[in-house]
Amino acid sequence: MSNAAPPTQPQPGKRVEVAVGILLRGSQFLLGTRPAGKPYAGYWEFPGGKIEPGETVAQALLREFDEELGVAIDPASVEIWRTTEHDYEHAQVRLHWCKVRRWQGEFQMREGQQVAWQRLPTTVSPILPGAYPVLDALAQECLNDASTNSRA
Ligand SMILES: Nc1nc2c([nH]c(=O)n2[C@@H]2O[C@H](COP(=O)(O)OP(=O)(O)OP(=O)(O)O)[C@@H](O)[C@H]2O)c(=O)[nH]1
Repeated sequence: MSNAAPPTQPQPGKRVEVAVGILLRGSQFLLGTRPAGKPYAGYWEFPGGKIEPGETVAQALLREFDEELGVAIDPASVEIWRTTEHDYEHAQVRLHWCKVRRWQGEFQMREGQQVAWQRLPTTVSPILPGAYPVLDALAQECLNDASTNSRA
């Protein structure tokens, strides 16, 4: 048995898998602040968290939304949308972004976080660096929708 302490620095090449939910209400999406005690505490992020061993992305998302916000996501409404990667000083993460359109329950900020419904451009800051590519992708999607509608 090894007495080695767990690594405090990210191991090169080892990515942490994360499930992230883009909760959609019309053209709005929900952001929340990172709780005290975590890296980047106070930064705004999409709700979600690390995928535990043996979990699927959707299972992790359901668990995280229950733990953080006390709401029950309808699994049939989870659309696994895209994957991005980001390298932080504390971790190298692979983010599995899911659109979520249906859930049940009232929001309870179980980790003392703030939440805000946002539309583009966002009005909260600072936002977690790893979330920017997806904000850009959402903006691109809005532009595409607008141009399709204007041609209809
Ligand atoms: N939830 C969430 N995490 C994100 C986003 N963007 C992004 O880079 N991340 C990164 O993904 C990782 C998520 O891990 P976490 O620490 O929040 O996960 P967790 O809730 O399972 O934490 P725990 O280890 O305290 O149980 C962090 O490194 C965080 O910086 C985002 O928009 N939402």
